[in-house]
Amino acid sequence: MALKLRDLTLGYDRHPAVHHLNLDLLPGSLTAVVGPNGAGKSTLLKGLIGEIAPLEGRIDRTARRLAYLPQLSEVDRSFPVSVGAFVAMGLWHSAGAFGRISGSAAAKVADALAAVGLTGFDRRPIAALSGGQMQRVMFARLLLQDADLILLDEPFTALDTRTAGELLQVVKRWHGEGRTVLAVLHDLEAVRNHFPDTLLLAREKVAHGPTAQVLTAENLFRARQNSEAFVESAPVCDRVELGAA
Ligand SMILES: Nc1ncnc2c1ncn2[C@@H]1O[C@H](COP(=O)(O)OP(=O)(O)OP(=O)(O)O)[C@@H](O)[C@H]1O
Repeated sequence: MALKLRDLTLGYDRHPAVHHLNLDLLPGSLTAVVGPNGAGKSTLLKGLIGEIAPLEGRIDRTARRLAYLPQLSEVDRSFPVSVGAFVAMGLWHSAGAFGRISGSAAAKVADALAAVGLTGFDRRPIAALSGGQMQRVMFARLLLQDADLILLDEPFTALDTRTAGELLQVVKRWHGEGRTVLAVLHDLEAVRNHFPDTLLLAREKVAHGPTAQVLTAENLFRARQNSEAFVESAPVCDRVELGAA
């Protein structure tokens, strides 16, 4: 397994947002994470990268290297850094935090920018980019991270059709290279068309498996019901059972 979650509970200030999650992700799988607003999707990714510690349970991963794309709205674009320097941060695993950007690194940055359609943007400050251009830059940095487990939080939200389509091709390329990808998405049609597996989350796992078997009307109804039944102030072990509402 690339990733094994056992009885994982994640939350904030002891209030759980994701309850008792068991999940096995096969190496090389391409999985969408879907669910209503507040279902715990972003929380799950934050738990997987270690930004928040589990309240209960375990995360086991065999992946050597992890890469994470936060929601675009969470990225601070006021920081005075050029596109080239920002993308080069993806090479820290090989250069070290204070390593200089060598000639070969500069070539890798140029290749990554070309792969996302931003050739010639390397000297621009990131503050001078549109939202869609910034998302392309974030993908260029991910390309250089060379990760075997890639976590994406709403990678195509607020992008025009062309940008979303081109970045989807990058995701498919990672899948073709055997990397494990887990992406939070809201567009169920895109999920049905492009993601072989889906995790439907509504504070708990509603279903996980082949997308067509997960995204049934019944499962989507259960997800909505479970999400509405959730009590925001519930203590850690006061579990809201699926179907109990
Ligand atoms: N930093 C935080 N502090 C306290 N509670 C939080 C924090 N971040 C999220 N939450 C709460 O945790 C729950 C799950 O939020 P999360 O952002 O993981 O949901 P989501 O499924 O990603 O939602 P959306 O689709 O709206 O992005 C929500 O009730 C939210 O209010």
